[in-house]
Amino acid sequence: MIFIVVNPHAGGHRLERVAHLAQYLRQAGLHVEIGHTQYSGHATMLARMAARTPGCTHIVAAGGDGTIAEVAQGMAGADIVLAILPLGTANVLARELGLPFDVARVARIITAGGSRRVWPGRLRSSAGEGLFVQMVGVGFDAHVVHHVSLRLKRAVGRMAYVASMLGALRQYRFPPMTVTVDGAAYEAASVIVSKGALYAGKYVLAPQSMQAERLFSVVLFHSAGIGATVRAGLALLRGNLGRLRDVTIVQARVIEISSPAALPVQGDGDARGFTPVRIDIADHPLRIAVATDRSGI
Ligand SMILES: Nc1ncnc2c1ncn2[C@@H]1O[C@H](COP(=O)(O)OP(=O)(O)OP(=O)(O)O)[C@@H](O)[C@H]1O
Repeated sequence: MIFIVVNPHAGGHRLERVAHLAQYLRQAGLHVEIGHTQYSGHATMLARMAARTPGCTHIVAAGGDGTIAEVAQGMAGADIVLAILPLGTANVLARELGLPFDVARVARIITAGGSRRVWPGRLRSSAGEGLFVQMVGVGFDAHVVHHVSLRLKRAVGRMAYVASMLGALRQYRFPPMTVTVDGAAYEAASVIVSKGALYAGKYVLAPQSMQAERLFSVVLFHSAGIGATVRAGLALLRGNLGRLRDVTIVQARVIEISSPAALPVQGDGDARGFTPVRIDIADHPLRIAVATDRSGI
């Protein structure tokens, strides 16, 4: 049985793609069930229920990175493959793993049965504990996520983040934080802890993907203010963030972030409360459906 968890509010809207995927899978003789999320966090409940259903081999997350993270949480530790139908705004994990956006190819990957192992991150903040699959940000980018207009996001997709970023450049005061990276303390104005190399779609944040490792890339932004943030943004667009003198990139297993003021936190592009924060690797890896060399997809 294949269970498809659909976030009808994910950025891509193209819900007819879910019906097409179900059709392809049924034509291949598979039993398919579909559940639509009704509220934030519901994908975890649906995935947990599906994972307990005898005969369930795959759970498909039809949405963006936030939906994938919620599904991952619900199936944690189960011997089931997570497949991805990218329907989100940025779909960073799908790009990172080179997964297809084409529905027929997603169906072929599921029927071929191949998968690869990735290690999600675990985030603890004022909003509680949960998994993330791509990245966590504390400071400037989290402020942008906390203030993005959902109506605008639904209307214009990623441009809504640009609008929120322009507002943040004027409003955000860059309160300092202490980031403890495997025991070593750094002062920073902002930080992004990433499992992947990519950020906000296709932009290169970190030198390499850590998806297959029990490690994170920690990108520390030491300078505060508009000038430093614009410089970092331009370097991100050019893919050479690591060359900036006020940016440090290190690899780590456990990250703790504390600050005198409560600072905003985002995980996989969704607001996840405020500092203090602890980040480590999840207890269980995920198996993600991918094309293998032999499947010829
Ligand atoms: N029925 C719902 N109503 C409101 N929010 C929902 C509902 N279902 C899911 N959500 C929330 O929507 C959030 C955003 O979804 P998701 O990340 O899948 O899409 P996205 O933000 O457009 O894509 P991306 O993360 O790739 O940019 C999820 O974190 C989830 O909690």
